[in-house]
Amino acid sequence: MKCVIERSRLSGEICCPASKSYTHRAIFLASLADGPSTIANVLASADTDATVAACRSLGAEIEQDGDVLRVTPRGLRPADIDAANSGTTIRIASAVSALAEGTSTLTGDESLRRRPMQPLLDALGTMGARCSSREGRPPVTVTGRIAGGHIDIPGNISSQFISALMISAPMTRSGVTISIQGDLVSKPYLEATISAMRRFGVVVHTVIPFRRYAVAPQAYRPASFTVPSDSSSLALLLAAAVLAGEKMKIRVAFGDLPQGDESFIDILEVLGVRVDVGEDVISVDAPGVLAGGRFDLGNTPDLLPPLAILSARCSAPLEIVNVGHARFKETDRIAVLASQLAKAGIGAVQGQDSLTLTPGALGGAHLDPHSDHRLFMAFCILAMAIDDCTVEDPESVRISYPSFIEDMRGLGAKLSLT
Ligand SMILES: O=C(O)C1=C[C@@H](OP(=O)(O)O)[C@@H](O)[C@H](O)C1
Ligand SMILES: C=C(OP(=O)(O)O)C(=O)O
Repeated sequence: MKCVIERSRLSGEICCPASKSYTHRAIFLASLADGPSTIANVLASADTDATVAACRSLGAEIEQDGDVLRVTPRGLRPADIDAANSGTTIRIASAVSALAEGTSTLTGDESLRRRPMQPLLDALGTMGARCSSREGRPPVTVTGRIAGGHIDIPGNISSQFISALMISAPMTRSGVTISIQGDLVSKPYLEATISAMRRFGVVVHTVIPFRRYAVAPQAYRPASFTVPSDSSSLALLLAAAVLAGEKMKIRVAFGDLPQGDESFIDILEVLGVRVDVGEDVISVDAPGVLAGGRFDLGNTPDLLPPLAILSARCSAPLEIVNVGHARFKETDRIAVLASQLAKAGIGAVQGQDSLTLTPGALGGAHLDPHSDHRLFMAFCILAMAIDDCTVEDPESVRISYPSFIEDMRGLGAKLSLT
């Protein structure tokens, strides 16, 4: 199936989806607590479904009532887990399964089976687990249980390895100290993990920020947790408002949990967009032509798709740097963006960890996101500003934003599926 998109003007109000990252964290942490927890405003998506299934397999009882989950831990056990397309799920589930006596197997779909796991498995091995993989990638096996101790782990591939180790750390007999080698990518996600752990009663000692942490043995306490809006999905909606919006308002509920992708607002302002941030609603006033510039996405790799498509409206090149870890997502996002945006008339030059986009004569194109949900949504939004485009893989929105197509149509987007 593919999506046919015509030039569109979007107006009206839209509600930003709930955070996928915080939904994952809350379900795993609640599954480790010493009593029942309630999680409200959960994101319902294929990725978060994978986490619910994983935690049920690992021993938690999870009941759903609309967008509220009630999670009751029933004792950790080894499990056979299929994390489908979700990197966050397989990384955190691998570390949690290492807390159980016995062997768990963890796999995923074709995309997930290409994604790196070895640094996490090596760290679990240092703490007493026996792990195996297929050339450092899923399917993996993890035989617990880990006792804790000191681990060294590289920070240049994924912050999810460190988040996973941190989440399992307080449940070990001796606790864990983590030493991160080199510069950590995607730092805000580690802050999200530490904040979520605090909500479930566990304190992480930051020895040196983003370099060294200590987690003493502790018990997770039951919590009543409300998931905030998703700042990565917000970035896509803001890009839509800039490229195709007329009078578009985005309703949000962020609360006080940290999310790095909120920095997309700062990026838009550097590009010349005025962003009005109210208590619970955001709108933009965008000029017809944006400035260009150089943007470091080392902390916020999921901003690559929404930022890249703004190049269509820039008067000067858009240079995106320090984003090599975007090559390890559902797809190699640097390579796919370079090849597909070029079809639409945007000059694209990729470096190992960078992408430079130069606006050109835009034209309709057939765009292939290679089943990457963030790329599909970004290409659809770009297409609303170009006209006469088709985009493959509309079903990929199920991963993080299942109602995306309906929501866009509700704002006036001319999208049809064939
Ligand atoms: O911890 C998380 O929730 C995530 C961390 C990031 O991955 P990396 O840390 O691998 O960059 C991000 O790309 C992903 O969408 C979600
Ligand atoms: C890469 C992403 O998530 P994950 O790593 O959980 O697959 C994403 O949502 O863009």
